[in-house]
Amino acid sequence: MAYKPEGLFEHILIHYRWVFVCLFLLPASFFFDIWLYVRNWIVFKLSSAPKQHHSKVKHVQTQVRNWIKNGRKQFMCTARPGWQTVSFRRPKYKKTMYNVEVNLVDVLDINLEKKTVRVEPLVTMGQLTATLNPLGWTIPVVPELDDLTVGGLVMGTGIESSSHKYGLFQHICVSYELVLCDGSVVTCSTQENPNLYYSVPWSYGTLGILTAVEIQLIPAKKYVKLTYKPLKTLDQVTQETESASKDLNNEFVETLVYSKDKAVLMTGIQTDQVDENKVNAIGKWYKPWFFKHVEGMLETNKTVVEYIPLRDYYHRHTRSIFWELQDIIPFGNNLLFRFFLGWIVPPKVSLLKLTQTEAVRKLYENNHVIQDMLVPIETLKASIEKFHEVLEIYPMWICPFKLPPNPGMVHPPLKNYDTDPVYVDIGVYGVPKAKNFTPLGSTREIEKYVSNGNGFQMLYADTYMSREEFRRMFDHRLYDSLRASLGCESAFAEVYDKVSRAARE
Ligand SMILES: Cc1cc2nc3c(=O)[nH]c(=O)nc-3n(C[C@H](O)[C@H](O)[C@H](O)COP(=O)(O)OP(=O)(O)OC[C@H]3O[C@@H](n4cnc5c(N)ncnc54)[C@H](O)[C@@H]3O)c2cc1C
Ligand SMILES: NC(=O)C1=CN([C@@H]2O[C@H](COP(=O)(O)OP(=O)(O)OC[C@H]3O[C@@H](n4cnc5c(N)ncnc54)[C@H](OP(=O)(O)O)[C@@H]3O)[C@@H](O)[C@H]2O)C=CC1
Ligand SMILES: CC(C)=CCC[C@@H](C)[C@H]1CC[C@H]2C3=C(CC[C@]12C)[C@@]1(C)CC[C@H](O)C[C@@H]1CC3
Repeated sequence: MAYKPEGLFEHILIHYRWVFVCLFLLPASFFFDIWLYVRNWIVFKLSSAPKQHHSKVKHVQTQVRNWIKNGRKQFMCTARPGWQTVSFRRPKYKKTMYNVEVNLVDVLDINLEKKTVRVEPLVTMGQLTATLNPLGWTIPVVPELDDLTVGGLVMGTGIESSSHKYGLFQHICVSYELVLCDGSVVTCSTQENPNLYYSVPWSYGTLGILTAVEIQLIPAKKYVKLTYKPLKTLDQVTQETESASKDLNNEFVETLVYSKDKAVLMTGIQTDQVDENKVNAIGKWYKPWFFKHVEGMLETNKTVVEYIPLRDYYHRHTRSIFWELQDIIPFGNNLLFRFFLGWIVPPKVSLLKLTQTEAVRKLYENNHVIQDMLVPIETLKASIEKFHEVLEIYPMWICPFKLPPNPGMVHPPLKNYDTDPVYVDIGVYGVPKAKNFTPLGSTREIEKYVSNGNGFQMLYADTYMSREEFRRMFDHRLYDSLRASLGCESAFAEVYDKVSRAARE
């Protein structure tokens, strides 16, 4: 069901959004990045970040204590404006809740003995890889959009092509520091306050305000040796993806599906030894968008190996915002555009959100799907078929991950397994081609399918589930008891009330 613009102005806003994006948003994004860069450079040069952490946490505590003094009238949330976040919609609750400023943006400490890095919650993935990689270190799971923050990835979730080996973003976090709703500061880990530690992921800021996270470090090499393998049947797609994800010699596994029976499987390892003829710096401004480059592998019909600089690999989907930019700047992958303007791309997701008009919002509401569903890998074939039948959106992002049976909101059905179960994230971002697509009906159908198959929905996107369905999908037992014992019930909304479609503009 195609969305019909109402009148000429709406038509222009939708079909010529690229004019506004190219003339205003791209330069604005560029200057915004420069401002961030200069600010961080100064902070780094003054080495002031670690010293100021304590007083910044005190500021958070003072705000929580003021909220207590004033009679705990509203629920609390962070003061980060909705437009700045990578989550799909803007939250309505920011206008009505008590906003706690969490101005914590710095990398605090790299501990090479413990092999951990301690960071504040607003540190972004781009900032973290820029800090760590030149020092020869990295974190095991680097969700690929530059602007994703550590806080958002901990409180929501994060996934990457290394997740089949290391798990979700929460599984590489060693400890969290939080300000609770009584104004106290606590640290939690598997050893210290374990119930809190296991309940923080997927809690969307409803147990406390996160002020620092300690994350595992692993050595970084300069390149990723990436092997592209074209796959030509659905059976091949599912079998090869499953066996690649169970082979832990692969550090990276990702499949891009281009139609029901055409896909490219990518497996990678980090390396310092390269064949110079096969180096491809895919992050350079004039290079083709990554998903288009990968699609080209289908034509070669043979296995291809490339050496990609590590940061270029990590942020491979940043320049084209996966494949979302093709709907905003249709000629963005054209050679001339890349050559002259590629260096200024992409527009920042936050600025796209800030300047999104009602017409564009409606367009995305009615004729565009952005969803990630996490399902057991054994159901991959049936799931691709279901997604094809109900949505038919390509490319489809397939990213396997291991899901240990830990306590908390998201875990596999049993308590014990010989090896951690493998799940797979199916990401669909784009315009559905399925004949009977309706925004509400089709999303509901997929949600039910995923829930019945012991799967999970990522919550940065729209969820249309009812509260009961939501509670059936996500295990609330530990979360509920912790909220009761910490006094959160009158301090923070429930997760459902922050993520459901009704809570977002
Ligand atoms: C030893 C060391 C300690 C450091 N300590 C701190 C610290 O305490 N606090 C701190 O904030 N930074 C710290 N930094 C990070 C420093 O700010 C970055 O290395 C620098 O800003 C990025 O330069 P680049 O040319 O490598 O990144 P580029 O390659 O130019 O960046 C590529 C992308 O990453 C993103 N990006 C890069 N850097 C940042 C950033 N700083 N903020 C937001 N996005 C970014 C950009 O969006 C850009 O798209 C430290 C770095 C080192 C080496
Ligand atoms: N590859 C991947 O894994 C990708 C993941 N995503 C998703 O994007 C989201 C992250 O986006 P981002 O812009 O970084 O985060 P957001 O600002 O969207 O934050 C997500 C949630 O985390 C809470 N939160 C963030 N910081 C704190 C804090 N310091 N204390 C308490 N609560 C906090 C927010 O609470 P509040 O509402 O109170 O502000 C919000 O509910 C995640 O949901 C993630 O799953 C998106 C794209 C790719
Ligand atoms: C890899 C995983 C797990 C998720 C990737 C999701 C992203 C592709 C989306 C997350 C937020 C989305 C937004 C948009 C595109 C797709 C995402 C980046 C827009 C930029 C699309 C244009 C709209 O006007 C604004 C959207 C903001 C969020």
